[in-house]
Amino acid sequence: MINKLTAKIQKTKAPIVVGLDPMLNYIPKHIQEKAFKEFGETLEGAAEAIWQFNKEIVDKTYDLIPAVKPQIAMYEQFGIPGIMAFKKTVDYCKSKDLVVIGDIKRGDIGSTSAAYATGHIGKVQIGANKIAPFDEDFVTLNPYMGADSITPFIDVCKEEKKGLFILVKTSNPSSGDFQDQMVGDRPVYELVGEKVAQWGETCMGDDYSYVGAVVGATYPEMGKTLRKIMPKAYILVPGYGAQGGQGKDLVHFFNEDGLGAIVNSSRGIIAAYKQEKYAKFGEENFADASRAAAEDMIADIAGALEAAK
Ligand SMILES: O=C(O)c1cc(=O)[nH]c(=O)n1[C@@H]1O[C@H](COP(=O)(O)O)[C@@H](O)[C@H]1O
Repeated sequence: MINKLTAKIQKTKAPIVVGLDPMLNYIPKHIQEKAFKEFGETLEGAAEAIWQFNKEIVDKTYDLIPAVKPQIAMYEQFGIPGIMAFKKTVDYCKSKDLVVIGDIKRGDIGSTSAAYATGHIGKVQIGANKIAPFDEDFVTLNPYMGADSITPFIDVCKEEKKGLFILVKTSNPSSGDFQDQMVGDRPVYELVGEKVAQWGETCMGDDYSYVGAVVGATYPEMGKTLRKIMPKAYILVPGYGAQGGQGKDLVHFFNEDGLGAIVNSSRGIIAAYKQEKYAKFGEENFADASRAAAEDMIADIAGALEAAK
């Protein structure tokens, strides 16, 4: 999968991920009304609305982008129908040949992590059948329970050629509470970055590892250090747009080959029609606004990389 991700980034010249993180208040009225008319103001109605919303955004952007990242919490908030909308979204994006990063941020004791890995990137044996339950291409993991919470996922990655993005330095304001604590003369996030690099060596694609990292766009200096610590890890960089990250902050997340980082924007793209800059599209044409926002993001990052040469 890492080879597919790299190839798609090279083909689209767009190192970006569209975060499919639907909240009801982003969904245009006409979509909500139609879904509620059919299914009522119920979990089913909300799930139908988020599915229709996602589908239109994917239809209007899939040719521009290599990957999407549905965040599972946004679906879980609508219970079982929400989870079904998550799976429908994963399958639809894969049918459009997009790489799907399931943002699930899991990690638990070994036996439980093994079950999470089976469910999300592996196959479960049921009698004579082997079935891939969610079948995302990559998942995000929280490594702060230690190595035995991660290795079951690595085992499944090796078997299935799927990939991981492991939280190293997160984009949120409180990420320093624990991640920046010093152990001797090193911050914890650097130690986690070293571990990601080691895990990655056991699981290499052509140029990059199946084991990637998450480092927030909001911490560019730390991104620069971590880039050097994990030269073969793809870095998923959230925090662009709604959290304040800009193209110029991202330059050092990339390697000299122009690869190695993929930048996520969720609200900045899916709810673009609500921004003044894209208001001209109107609520009805929300997905055209998303396409314009994706194009602008691609140009912003390309411009920053060019200026840094
Ligand atoms: O793993 C992530 O994707 C993630 C890590 C991190 O450090 N910060 C972060 O914002 N994210 C996710 O990235 C997305 C950011 O959304 P926007 O701020 O709307 O672009 C959300 O799905 C977050 O859960």
